[in-house]
Amino acid sequence: MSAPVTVSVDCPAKTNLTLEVGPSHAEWGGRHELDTIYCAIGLTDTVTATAKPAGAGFSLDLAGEHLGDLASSSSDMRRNHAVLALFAMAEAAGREPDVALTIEKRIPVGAGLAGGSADAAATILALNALWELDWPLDRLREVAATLGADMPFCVAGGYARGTGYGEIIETIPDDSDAARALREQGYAGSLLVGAYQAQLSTPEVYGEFDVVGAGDGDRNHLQKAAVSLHPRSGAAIREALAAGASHAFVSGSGPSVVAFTPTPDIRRDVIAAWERSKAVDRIIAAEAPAAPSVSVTVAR
Ligand SMILES: C[C@@](CO)(OP(=O)(O)O)[C@H](O)COP(=O)(O)OP(=O)(O)OC[C@H]1O[C@@H](n2ccc(N)nc2=O)[C@H](O)[C@@H]1O
Ligand SMILES: Nc1ncnc2c1ncn2[C@@H]1O[C@H](COP(=O)(O)OP(=O)(O)O)[C@@H](O)[C@H]1O
Repeated sequence: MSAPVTVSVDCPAKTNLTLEVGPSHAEWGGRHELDTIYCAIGLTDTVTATAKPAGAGFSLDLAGEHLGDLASSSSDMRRNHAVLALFAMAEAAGREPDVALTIEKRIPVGAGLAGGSADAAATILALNALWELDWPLDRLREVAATLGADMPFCVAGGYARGTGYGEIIETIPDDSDAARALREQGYAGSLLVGAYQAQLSTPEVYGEFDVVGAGDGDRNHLQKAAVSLHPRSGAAIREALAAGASHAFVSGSGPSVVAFTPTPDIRRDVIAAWERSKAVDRIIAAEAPAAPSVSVTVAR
């Protein structure tokens, strides 16, 4: 088969169905100990990697209507998480990063949905195909873990347990008792994401957690901190639960809110409640769980 010249990857956003936060560790760069259930949701970014002539270097093009702070001219493309993943893969594979990357962004930026990590994971998966490395998942996760806490999860999606600082991943197979239990608890199927123009800085939310701690009964220990920094997220949770959502919570470090809507009537009622209360800026429908998908275009 002739070599691939373009590989596109649709990579889902991530939420946390539980997020227990423990003490921070200096040897982890100040990151906190976590025990979390990750869940990939069917709200995706698309990363395309195209081979460039030897020595041509890399390029990055961004598209999308909601680019957050990526849109500003000061956003340094060499710090984009997809570009960091390109350089990490090039070093690991002993290759030159002569690749054109395009990112079609749909995942809100700085939202607690791991949009940057999804783009990095998509780049790793794309290069694994473009460069015909054919590395196994564990090898790809090793590269991802050098870039960020929730990147290893994003490489495969689905449901998974994360420990360490979030980088140690124990997949929860779809046919396992644990996955069945999550589905029975209502953590599957139709959901709504309440998104905001505003972003929250992940380090700032963890810092606020060190001050305020976790809220009583909150499955996401960062929720109280995120709501204290962005109160509208708290209003969105209350409105969604009152409208019948089976679960509504801040996604990771926030500010976005995820609401599971088990019936079309409840989905309609949550949308109406969020629109009436103006508790969110934008509403995105998705399904859970989800997984990345890779498509390869070869030379004609
Ligand atoms: C909070 C979570 C929950 O899944 O995701 P988001 O909601 O941001 O998507 C993750 O822990 C975010 O992971 P990620 O965004 O990759 O964090 P990193 O880049 O590794 O670290 C950014 C900063 O967040 C803080 N951090 C991150 C992870 C962790 N376990 N403890 C921390 O205290 C640290 O201040 C760290 O310097
Ligand atoms: N490809 C990318 N997509 C989104 N954010 C990115 C990307 N590359 C770098 N970033 C930066 O990472 C920060 C966190 O983005 P994101 O991963 O979307 O949020 P979160 O960590 O809350 O899930 C933002 O400030 C953004 O500027």
